[in-house]
Amino acid sequence: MKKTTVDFKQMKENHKPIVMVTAYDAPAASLSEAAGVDTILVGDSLGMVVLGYDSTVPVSMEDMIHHTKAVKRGARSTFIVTDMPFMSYHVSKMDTMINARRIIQESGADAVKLEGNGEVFDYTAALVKAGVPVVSHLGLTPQTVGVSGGYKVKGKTAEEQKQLVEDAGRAEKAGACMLVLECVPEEAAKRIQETVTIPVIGIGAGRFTDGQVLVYHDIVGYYGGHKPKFVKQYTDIQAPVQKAIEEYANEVRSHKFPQEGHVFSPLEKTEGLYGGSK
Ligand SMILES: Nc1nc(=O)c2c([nH]1)NC[C@@H]1CN(c3ccc(C(=O)N[C@@H](CCC(=O)O)C(=O)O)cc3)CN21
Ligand SMILES: CC(C)C(=O)C(=O)O
Ligand SMILES: [Mg+2]
Repeated sequence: MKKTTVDFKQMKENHKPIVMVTAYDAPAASLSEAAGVDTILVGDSLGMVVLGYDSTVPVSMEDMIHHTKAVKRGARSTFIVTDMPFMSYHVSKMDTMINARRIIQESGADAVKLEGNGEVFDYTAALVKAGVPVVSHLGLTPQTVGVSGGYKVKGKTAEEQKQLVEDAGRAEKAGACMLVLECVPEEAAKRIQETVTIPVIGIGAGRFTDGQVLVYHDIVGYYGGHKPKFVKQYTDIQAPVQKAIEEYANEVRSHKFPQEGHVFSPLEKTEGLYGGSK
């Protein structure tokens, strides 16, 4: 059964860790659902991980819709959160509502995730009022890397920590159903986890959050880019995949592939190219 926002809140209350993983396509979604994760995030990290951009900034609404639809087809029974891409929730409240509608109604996501504070909380409140579940994303917010000057840990100073705790409270007050906290010191994450009643999902936020999220390709070792300190890679599929492609290439070049078992028999014996019986 697909979980609901109420289930996630209960998991927090019952101290049951919430497992979130990103997925960008149907097979990754299907494997994640089969593995029994609680929720899937169609993160705008897909821009870096599968589209080859060097940040999440170029990711478009069309990209997020396209990938959300694929994830939905692969995981029909899992709660799907989709990132609203850069500049899709900043221009105006109306623009935000229209873009969220496309992600929820057109693509089939169960919730949208919005990075940042300030006005974003007003838009969050408007979305929630309209019935759209919203996940808030605080701490390191990759979409604003252009103004913050890099992927840095947030909440290292007392002042930054105070701001984070306040913002977490504002996110809750705006009606967010969950909070993703990225790259903050463990003590700050713990304080926030204790302060708000909504589930806090950490990435690089230590051991005391209500759940964890990691990027699918980081878990399985299928991303060649920078590996942040908080990543634990559970397997490495890059090397065996490359080896398989090399073997295939070698076998084509040395006429070892295809062999008899991969070849169709003459047409008169199989009664047509597709083996039909007409
Ligand atoms: N593959 C992948 N995994 C991710 O977790 C991820 C993405 N891509 N793309 C979108 C954002 C960007 N993320 C990042 C990227 C880099 C750092 C990073 O370099 N962090 C430094 C900390 C620097 C400091 O100490 O202030 C690190 O060493 O981990 C962190 C998060 C997390 N997200
Ligand atoms: C890293 C997670 C939280 C995210 O926002 C993404 O994958 O885009
Ligand atoms: Mg994101």
